[in-house]
Amino acid sequence: MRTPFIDLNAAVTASGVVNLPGSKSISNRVLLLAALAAGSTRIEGLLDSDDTKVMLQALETLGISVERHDQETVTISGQADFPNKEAEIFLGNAGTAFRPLTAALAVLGGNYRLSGVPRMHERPIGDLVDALRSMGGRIDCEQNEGYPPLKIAPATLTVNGPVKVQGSVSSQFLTALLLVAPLIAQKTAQDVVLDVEGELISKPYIQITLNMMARFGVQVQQQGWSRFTIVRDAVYKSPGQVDIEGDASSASYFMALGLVGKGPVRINGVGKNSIQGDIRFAQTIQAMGGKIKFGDNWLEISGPDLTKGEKLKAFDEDFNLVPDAAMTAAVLALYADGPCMLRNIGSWRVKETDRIEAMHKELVKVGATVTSGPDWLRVVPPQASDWKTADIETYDDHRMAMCFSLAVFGPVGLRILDPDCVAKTFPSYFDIYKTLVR
Ligand SMILES: O=C(O)C1=C[C@@H](OP(=O)(O)O)[C@@H](O)[C@H](O)C1
Ligand SMILES: C=C(OP(=O)(O)O)C(=O)O
Repeated sequence: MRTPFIDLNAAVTASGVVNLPGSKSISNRVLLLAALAAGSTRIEGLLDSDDTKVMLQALETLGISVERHDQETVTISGQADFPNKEAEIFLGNAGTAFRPLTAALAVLGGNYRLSGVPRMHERPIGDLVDALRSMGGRIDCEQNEGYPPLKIAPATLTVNGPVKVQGSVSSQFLTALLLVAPLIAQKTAQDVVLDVEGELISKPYIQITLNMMARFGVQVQQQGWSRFTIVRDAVYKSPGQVDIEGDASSASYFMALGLVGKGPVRINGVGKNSIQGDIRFAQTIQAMGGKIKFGDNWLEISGPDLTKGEKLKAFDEDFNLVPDAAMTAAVLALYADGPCMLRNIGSWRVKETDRIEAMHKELVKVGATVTSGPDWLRVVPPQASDWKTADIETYDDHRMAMCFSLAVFGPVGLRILDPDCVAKTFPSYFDIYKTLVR
């Protein structure tokens, strides 16, 4: 049974220490790479959440042996192929599982059906399906063209020149093709060239993909953000052990707490050496008035004293490089000294929910004046007397629940509906939150 709601009291301070769970983006890439690499890989610091559970279950269904040592430690015995050639696979709402597995199964061949929760069936995958079909991949969209559920059939792939992939809807399509490019190269005995069409969004996630491929022995030749080449003798080899760093998107909520709750909040698990793009969110926190100490693998944030009438500095920012952490900025705008503008966030519309619409509606409920467009959101913070308590809808979007837990540093508390939706990436979020906020 899911908890129907959680009541959060108005708060004045936040301080303490947080040990972050593992990065979702790194966890799901490493799980797939470990399954595809020669040799066994011990993975430490794995995220234990809905998104990684569906990936692990899928790999087991496909015949990969997974030894679970504890919740954050597994050993995967890699194979160059998936032993099970027929399977029905459910992937919830995990983009980082659905997109890469679609590519892997279309390339390795077999009879598969991939489905997810109803919202996953509204999230586009057509650009990836088109790219795979252009090489001979056999993929059918069962209900609506361009959307899951998908049926995959065995196929013989051929590569005639560069494979084109659209980059403007989700970077996960390019990530999926990059991850399977060494398999395509082996099957076709050809170099694989991926050409990005349109403006590539969410670029730092491609950097994570390239970084993880390199950990598994494959160097990708990169020409800017428009061409990626994987040579024909590229082959994945297990590095033996991979330690996964903490999740930088999850860190954004605690950076925000240190900022609005005066701090200090110490975050262990990501720091200045992080390979995740969302670590850049620290710059937004600083620009809004936060002070940050950076260690190799930790951060410590403190902020102004809002109880003395101080405000955060308003921002006008392009958030294309940090689409997930950007949601945290939208809620921090409630405490700013003027209107705040979030630009270039069009991908919000095709994520766990239409995040522009959801954020717009819920920020209005707490008293902000909000306007929005196809790829932007503008938030005018409430005057002290405009703050309202509200029942916050979360739209089965973990980030809506986590973001709105930050909206209690005004004069009123609020109620967050369906808080268990945080399980997608951060099941223990509210337990940790309660240890920090007073
Ligand atoms: O590749 C990844 O790990 C991700 C890429 C981003 O998606 P888009 O590329 O669709 O923006 C991000 O929002 C998502 O949470 C994780
Ligand atoms: C967009 C997200 O997830 P997904 O990996 O399913 O795209 C997210 O976690 O904010």
